[in-house]
Amino acid sequence: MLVGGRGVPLWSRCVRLLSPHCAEAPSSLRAAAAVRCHPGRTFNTGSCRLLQSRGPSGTETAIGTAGKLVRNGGDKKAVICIEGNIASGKTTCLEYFSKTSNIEVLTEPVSKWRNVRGHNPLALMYQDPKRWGITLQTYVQLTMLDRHLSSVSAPVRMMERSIFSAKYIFVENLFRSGKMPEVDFAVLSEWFDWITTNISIPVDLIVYLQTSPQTCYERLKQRCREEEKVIPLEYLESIHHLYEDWLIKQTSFPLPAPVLVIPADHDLQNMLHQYEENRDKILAGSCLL
Ligand SMILES: Nc1ncnc2c1ncn2[C@@H]1O[C@H](COP(=O)(O)OP(=O)(O)O)[C@@H](O)[C@H]1O
Ligand SMILES: Cc1cn([C@H]2C[C@H](O)[C@@H](COP(=O)(O)O)O2)c(=O)[nH]c1=O
Repeated sequence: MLVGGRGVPLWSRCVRLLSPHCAEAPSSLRAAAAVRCHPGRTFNTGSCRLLQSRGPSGTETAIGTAGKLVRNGGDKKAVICIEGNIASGKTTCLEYFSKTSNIEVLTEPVSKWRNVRGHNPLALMYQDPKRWGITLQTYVQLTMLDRHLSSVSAPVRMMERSIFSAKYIFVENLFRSGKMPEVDFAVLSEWFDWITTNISIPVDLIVYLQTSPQTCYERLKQRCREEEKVIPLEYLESIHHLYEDWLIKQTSFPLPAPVLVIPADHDLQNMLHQYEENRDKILAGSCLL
């Protein structure tokens, strides 16, 4: 199916690009400005460095003109987030692109979510989401923020998911399904709002690996991650609908970047072929609009 956003070229039979509903597309490569979908959050990152510091994971930050914390040098790099349901093939896609020079690949910090100082918040969340959902999601939010702010070593960064999908998909799913108390949701939302208001998190392109929940269910079982053995098909269906509302229908939450949709139900060989066919479009992410 070919669907294009406003004035957006349609490139191929199987891939489509959707524009975010906000008027301006962020492009940390094209200009030294990080423009956000949220009203009143536009600022220039290129003109002023008032304060600099180095944090964990080699994070180098500065305060921009609008008083927002920005990653140093981040305005010159392209950031592409690979989004999709659990076991949709994101890691496999990133592995493929990791063989390309000039691309830095950041996979999700799942190993941290499975082991923080000897504890496994991912397993705890699946065992008892009402009790441990906030624990996992607080840690996911922190580790995702750390990923976004870490120093970029190549002109293009490809990363698995984002702080946005952690909130708009997973926190939202826990809350809507009645598995997260309202107070936990409120606290997480306050944290998320504070972070996105005060810290620049530029994303230039979202690549959405669009799968059916059934495909993910089969791949999930094949992958056989211990913590995920309890996941029913219905859970993947809920995640799928949240992704579709956010990235396809664009009716739920703001988009931080344009969306390139790649149908991803195909076998591995076919998917690798699609990635190769669309390599230039993906890597030209920030120059597309
Ligand atoms: N196109 C595909 N066809 C069949 N199996 C796949 C395909 N892509 C990935 N897989 C397998 O499905 C499982 C989940 O893939 P993975 O890349 O880890 O997904 P994600 O990172 O989105 O959770 C893995 O076992 C992987 O080898
Ligand atoms: C971002 C995020 C992830 N999770 C869970 C969902 C899965 O069990 C793993 C991630 O695995 P995937 O193969 O990369 O999809 O973590 C979560 O519970 N909450 C989150 O915010």
